Amino acid sequence: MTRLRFMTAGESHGPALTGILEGLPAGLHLEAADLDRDLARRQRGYGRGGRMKIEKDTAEILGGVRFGKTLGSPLALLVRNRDFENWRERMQAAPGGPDPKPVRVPRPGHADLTGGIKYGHTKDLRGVLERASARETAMRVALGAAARVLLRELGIGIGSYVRSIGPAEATPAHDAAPGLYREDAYELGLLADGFETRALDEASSRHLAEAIDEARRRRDTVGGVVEVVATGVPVGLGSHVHWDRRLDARLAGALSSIPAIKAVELGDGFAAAGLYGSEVHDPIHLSAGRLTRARNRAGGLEGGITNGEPLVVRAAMKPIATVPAALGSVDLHALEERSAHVERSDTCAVPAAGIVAEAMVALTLADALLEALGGDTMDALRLPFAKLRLSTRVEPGHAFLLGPMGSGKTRSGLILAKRLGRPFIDLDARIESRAGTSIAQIFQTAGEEAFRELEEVALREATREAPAVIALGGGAVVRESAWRSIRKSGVAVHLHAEPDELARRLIANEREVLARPLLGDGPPEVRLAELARERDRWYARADVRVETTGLSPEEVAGAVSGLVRAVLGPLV
Ligand SMILES: Cc1cc2nc3c(=O)[nH]c(=O)nc-3n(C[C@H](O)[C@H](O)[C@H](O)COP(=O)(O)O)c2cc1C
Ligand SMILES: Nc1ncnc2c1ncn2[C@@H]1O[C@H](COP(=O)(O)OP(=O)(O)OP(=O)(O)O)[C@@H](O)[C@H]1O
Ligand SMILES: O=C(O)C1=C[C@@H](O)[C@@H](O)[C@H](O)C1
Ligand SMILES: [Mg+2]
Repeated sequence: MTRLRFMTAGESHGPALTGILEGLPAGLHLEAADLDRDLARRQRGYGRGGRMKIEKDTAEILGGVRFGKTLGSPLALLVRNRDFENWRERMQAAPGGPDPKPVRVPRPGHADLTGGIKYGHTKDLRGVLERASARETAMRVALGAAARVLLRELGIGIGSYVRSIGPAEATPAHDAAPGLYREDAYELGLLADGFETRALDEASSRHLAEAIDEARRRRDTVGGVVEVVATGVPVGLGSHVHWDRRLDARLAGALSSIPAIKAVELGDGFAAAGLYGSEVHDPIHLSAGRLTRARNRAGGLEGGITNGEPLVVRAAMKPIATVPAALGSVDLHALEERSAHVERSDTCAVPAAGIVAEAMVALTLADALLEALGGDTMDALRLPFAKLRLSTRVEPGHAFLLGPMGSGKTRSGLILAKRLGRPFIDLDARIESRAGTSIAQIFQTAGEEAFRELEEVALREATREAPAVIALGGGAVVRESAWRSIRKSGVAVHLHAEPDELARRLIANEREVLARPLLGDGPPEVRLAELARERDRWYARADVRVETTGLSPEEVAGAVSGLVRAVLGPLV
C-alpha cells in the first residue's frame, strides 16, 4: 500500500486489538457505528465456535476523527477482547508465568509449529497461536470499514457472498441477484447477510449449512469459496507499468494475507485457463453514450488496471486447522507422537472470511484510488474522481444541478442550458406538468412520500434522455438510488448558499415561499437551516460545488459551464 498504511496489534485473548490507518483524507463523515456494523457482520455466520458468543465487538475511535469527521490525521482504533477477563493471569503483559497449561502439541495446518520454532515458543505454543488466531482480522474489518465509507461516499460499493462450502455450491450472484451484481455490491453483501451461511438465497443457504453440519457430525472442519464484488469502480485504478503497481497483484496479496485463504481468482481465474481467447475476453461496445462490455469475465481488471466493470474476485479458504477429531502431531516437550492440541474453534468460518475479504478489498481499492487521485481532503478528491468516473463516456452526459431551495437550480440552470446548447429539464416543473397540479397541491393531497416517488421516477426517466441540464428538486438527492442514476449519467454540481441568503432570495417574492411546502409557516431561515443540517451530507457528494452567494444567476451559470467542461473525460 502506498497512500494508505495500516498496522494492527493485539493477541486473541489479550486485552484488546489496536489498529492505525494512516492516509484517509480529511472531511470524511465517520462514526463508530459505521465500523461496528461490519464488526457485527464478521461475528455472524453458521459454523462459528463459542468465542463469538462471548465477544460483542465494538470499535472505540481514539484518534483521527473530530465531530464525526476525519481530520486527516491517523485513525486509531481499539476493539476490546471481552474474553480477556477469563485470561487475565495467563495473558498478562507484566512479568510472570509460566502458563500452567502450556500448549505443546502443534496443530497441523496452523502456525503453531512454524511460528513456535521461528520465535522460540516451542515450550508454549500459545506465544504463537494468540496472534495467528484470526481474531486479529476483527481489526482489519474495523479499519476496512473506514475505507469502505470513503469508497461508498464516491459511489463504490463492496460486498461479498459465499459461493461454496466444501462440496456444496450456492447459486452465483449473476443468477441469484444479477441487478445488484452489476449495480450495487454493497446491497449484494447485505442480501447475503440475511442468510446464515451468507449465500444469496434460502435453498443455497440450506445446502451450504448441510455441508457444515456434515463436517460437525464427522468432528471435522470445512472450507469454501467467497466472492467479493465491487461496483461503481471507475477505470484507472492500478497500473500496468510495474509489477508491484498492478492491482491484480495487490488484490491477490491482500486476499491471500487473510488466514486460511489459499487461492485467489481474479475474474474467471482458473476457469479461463481452460477456454479459448474468444470465449474469455470481453468485447468492447459503444452503447448509451459509453464504452461498455456485454460480459465481464475479466472481473473488471485489464493490464493491472480497473476497466470500469464490476471488480470480481474470489478467495478459497481451506478447512479450519483445529480439527476436533485431532490430527496426528508431536508433543514438542515429551518428543512423542500425540494428538494435536484442540483450542475452542470454528467448524467453518467461510461466511466471516467474506467480511474480512471485503475489508481487504476496500483497503486495497481505497489505496489505489488515493494513489491515482491524491486528495488530502474529500473535497479535493471529488473533481478528479468525477473525471475518472466519466472517462468511458463518448458523449458528455447530463449536468445535474443540486442544492437547497433557492440556490438557483432552476434560475441558473435555464441560463446554463442555453449556454451549453442543451435541453433544460426542471424536475419539479416536469412533475407538476405530469400531475397537472402544483407541488404544493401534491404535498397537500397525496403527501410527501408520494411526491418523492414521482420525483424518483422522473429522475430515472430524465437520465435516459439526450444530454441535458437537469435541475433537481432540493430533496431529490437524499437517497442512494438517486445517486446511482446521477453518477452513471453525468456530472453533479452543488449550488451552495447559506440558509440566511436562501431565505433572503425566497422572501423577496411571496409566491416563491408559497410554492415550497417544506418551508411551512415558520421563519424560512430556521427551516432552511434545519434542512441544511439534514441534507448537507448528501449535497457534499456532488462532483463540484459552486458558492453562489455574491454571484448573479448568470455568473453562476458561467462558473458551472467551465466546471462541467473540466470534468469531461478524454473521449468527449
Ligand atoms: C474469520 C476466520 C476465522 C478463523 N477461525 C479459526 C478457528 O476458529 N480455528 C482455527 O484453527 N483456525 C481459524 N482460522 C484460520 C487460522 O487463523 C489460520 O489457519 C492460521 O492462522 C494459519 O494460517 P494459514 O492457514 O494461512 O497457514 C480462521 C480464519 C478466519 C479468516
Ligand atoms: N445567484 C442568485 N442570486 C440572487 N438570487 C437568486 C440567485 N439564484 C436564484 N435566485 C433567486 O432565488 C429564487 C429561487 O431560485 P430558484 O427557483 O432557481 O431556486 P431552486 O434552487 O430551483 O429552488 P427549488 O429547490 O425550490 O426548486 C428565485 O427568485 C431566483 O430568482
Ligand atoms: O427541498 C425539497 O425537498 C424540495 C425542493 C423543491 O425543489 C421541490 O422539489 C419540493 O418543494 C421539495
Ligand atoms: Mg427549482
